[in-house]
Amino acid sequence: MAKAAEMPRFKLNTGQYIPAVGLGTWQAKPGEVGEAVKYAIKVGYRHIDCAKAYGNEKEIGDALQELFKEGIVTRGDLWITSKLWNSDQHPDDVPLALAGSVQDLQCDYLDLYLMHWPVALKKGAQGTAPEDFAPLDTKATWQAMEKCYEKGDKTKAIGISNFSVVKTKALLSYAKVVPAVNQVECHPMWQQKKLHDFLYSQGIHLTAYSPIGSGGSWFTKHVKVLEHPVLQSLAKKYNKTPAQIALRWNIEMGHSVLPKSTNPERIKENLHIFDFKISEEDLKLFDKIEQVRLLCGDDLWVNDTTSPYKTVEELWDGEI
Ligand SMILES: NC(=O)C1=CN([C@@H]2O[C@H](COP(=O)(O)OP(=O)(O)OC[C@H]3O[C@@H](n4cnc5c(N)ncnc54)[C@H](OP(=O)(O)O)[C@@H]3O)[C@@H](O)[C@H]2O)C=CC1
Ligand SMILES: CCCCCC/C=C/C=O
Repeated sequence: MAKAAEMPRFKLNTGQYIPAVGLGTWQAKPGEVGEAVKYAIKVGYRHIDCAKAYGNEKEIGDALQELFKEGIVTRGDLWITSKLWNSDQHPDDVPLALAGSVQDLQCDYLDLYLMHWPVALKKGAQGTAPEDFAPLDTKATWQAMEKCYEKGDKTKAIGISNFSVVKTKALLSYAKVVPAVNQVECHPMWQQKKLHDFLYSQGIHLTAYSPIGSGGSWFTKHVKVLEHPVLQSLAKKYNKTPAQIALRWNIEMGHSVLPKSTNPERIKENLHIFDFKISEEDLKLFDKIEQVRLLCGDDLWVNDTTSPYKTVEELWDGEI
């Protein structure tokens, strides 16, 4: 069993250390997510990735409270991330949404609060139809995030998610607080080399979402990352699973990872990636893997009337 003390961490530009592995909670079902969080923390996870949009923060909060009451961990042992949903991007709504996530998660404060997408929806919007969109003002939203950070009581760090190089550069042109993290899709079949180089040149940490290729949903491409021959053959060579190879590749790149599972065996499996290293020679095999973005966002955030993005290329500034 991995001990929490053994969990490697990456240093952020705030001076804090983010645990290298966090439990993903998107699409973790009601009635399952709380058990998954409790099990994960008991076997050594110290980082939970949450979001208001996932609709399960309250159940995660109940699970955290149980762990605190049982004395399994204290709040200070954990790293909790949540995300500002697109319908809360108006500057007046940002502190309220942050306070709402802290309240649901019952955790006093967040370690990291991310702007979930460079997309604005109307307050209270439930969907992603053209009539749900609001004008995008990333500068105003980021400035409201900065105020929350400066206040310091509800979040210890702020960051972004799903920002391309171009969008990150634009934000840096006015940011007083450099984002600590950009959380983006990243796995052996979508390696984000250009974004990685830019973020690390600016001292921004990359956290990898969908690090084992995602369970998928209607708007996610169903490409089987774990079946790729490079992962299959390295799994045999290192006596690991393809998922562990995929996760370890991200760790070798300097990225924290957020594998989602509600299955106890897989939760444990996804943590056991620190007793081996992929050799320099074997890392070169990843250079030849064909690249496919799984979560393109075109079904969600692209429309030719109200969205600022008329094409998927505009959403990702050509990084597609
Ligand atoms: N900022 C953003 O916009 C986004 C953030 N995220 C975050 O990243 C997390 C992870 O991404 P996600 O898209 O969920 O996908 P993952 O890459 O984590 O894949 C999750 C899927 O893989 C299965 N799985 C888990 N472990 C293994 C294993 N060892 N072997 C085989 N299959 C496995 C899971 O099923 P099972 O549960 O049955 O094990 C699930 O179906 C999210 O949960 C969320 O927290 C994700 C997408 C977007
Ligand atoms: C209402 C949920 C929409 C999810 C949009 C895509 C984000 C995925 C994970 O963060």
